[in-house]
Amino acid sequence: MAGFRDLDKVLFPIKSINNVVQLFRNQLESPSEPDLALLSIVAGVIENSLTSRSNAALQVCEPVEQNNLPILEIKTVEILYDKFRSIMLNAVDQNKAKGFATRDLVKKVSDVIWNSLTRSYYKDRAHLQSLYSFLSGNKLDCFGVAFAVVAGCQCLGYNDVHLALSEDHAWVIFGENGTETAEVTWHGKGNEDKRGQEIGKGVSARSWLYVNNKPVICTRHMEVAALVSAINPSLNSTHDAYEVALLQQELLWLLYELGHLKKYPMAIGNLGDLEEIAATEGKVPCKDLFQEAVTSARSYYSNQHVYPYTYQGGYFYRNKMYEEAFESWANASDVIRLYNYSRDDEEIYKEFLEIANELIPHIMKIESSGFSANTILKKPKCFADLLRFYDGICQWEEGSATPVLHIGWAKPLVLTISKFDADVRAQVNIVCDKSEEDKLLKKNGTYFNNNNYEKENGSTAVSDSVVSTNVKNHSDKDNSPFHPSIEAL
Ligand SMILES: CC1(C)CN=C(N2CCN(c3ncnc4sc(CC(F)F)cc34)CC2)S1
Repeated sequence: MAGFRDLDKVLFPIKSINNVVQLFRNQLESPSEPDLALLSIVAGVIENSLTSRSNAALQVCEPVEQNNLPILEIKTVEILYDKFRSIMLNAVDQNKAKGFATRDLVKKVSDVIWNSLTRSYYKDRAHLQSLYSFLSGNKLDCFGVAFAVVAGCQCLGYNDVHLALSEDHAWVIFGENGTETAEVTWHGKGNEDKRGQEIGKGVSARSWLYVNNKPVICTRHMEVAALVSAINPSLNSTHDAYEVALLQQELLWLLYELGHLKKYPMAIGNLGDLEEIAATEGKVPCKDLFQEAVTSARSYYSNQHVYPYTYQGGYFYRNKMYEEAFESWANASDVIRLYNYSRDDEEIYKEFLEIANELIPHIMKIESSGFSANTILKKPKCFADLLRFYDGICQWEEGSATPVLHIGWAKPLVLTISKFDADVRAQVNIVCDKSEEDKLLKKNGTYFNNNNYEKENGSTAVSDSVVSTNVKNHSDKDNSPFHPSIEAL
């Protein structure tokens, strides 16, 4: 049974980031599982006290003393914690013998949360992810509702209910073998919620939103990682509250070192982003963290996730490592090519649109300004990776009910391709072998997951890339999971 125990209470009143880290460490290392409600309330109170408009001005101009937080009294936490427990215990009758959760129970808990929410509010606002937001303002975002359902079930003693996470949606798994699934929150704008239903087997299953049935299935400890990942340090559109970002970074390192991020690529990516901004002395460098996220997605999720490659590509782009960025983006495109684009996939559509129509054209502008010594415009591998990137988006569209490309994509594409001279382009061979099979797989709808990555030992995919290069001294450390058949001309 989780809970707010004496060894946690002695840490109060909490005055520093170190106190909060110690509380999370106590909970994560305790013989009983960590208490999601307690930790979400603590993180939420601190985040909101440091990012609310009332002291926003203060946070921006105030010099930061190391580790100082507004004092958090135990009473504040106890009142909120007891309020959450009483909402759950009153709403769900307890006389039933505990056992595994049922669909009715999960739906009931989801209804209790759902029906407590304010009628209408801006759902995409920041700081709506924690139980503090739920208990003090009756507002939650999409993720926050799913998290609150899992925390509520934990409160009621149903330890089989866990959070399932795709790259843009959240739901729950439950039951004796953890094989039951249920929608518990909404997704996107203007879509009817599907709460209570099991996760799509039909056409939605082929959309990126459900990551080809390879979601992150959380343990209790990974649910703590999800609430920490969801901490939002933003004060306004241009500034972050320094202490909130530092707290999130230290908690992610705690979870990383305890091994709870191994199967959670996005959390590793979040830590990489924070480390790129402010590296922590003596820790794994951010470049390696982004690679670890990629390796995790390949090892545990059959390389069906896109974000690890866009985290990595974004890092390379910001650090002017354009050849590497092209490779990461081409790898992202190799993931999306086997999905069908559906109306629920707007978030990843916007990601690819920004890469294709903003980031790549920006790189081409810089590289063709004539001042770059070893310009990518002379590198066949860069041209090959660009073709792989665009080809993946084209294949994503094939067989989808909704079109992806439109005339707005064509101009930047032509501009980009035309920057490579004929002699460079001639060194790239298009080898269409395995990908034909991919296309057939996708066409007749047999469920694709031919990019089988051996677990742990990191052996690579079975399918070859569509585009090969004849780069003579092809380095073995090539990051692409596909070993292009290298053809010397
Ligand atoms: C390369 C990027 C554009 C940078 N940030 C990205 N994020 C992707 C989403 N983020 C996440 N980080 C940790 N866990 C989760 S679970 C989830 C789906 C939601 F509905 F629950 C999203 C998400 C964090 C930020 S992808």
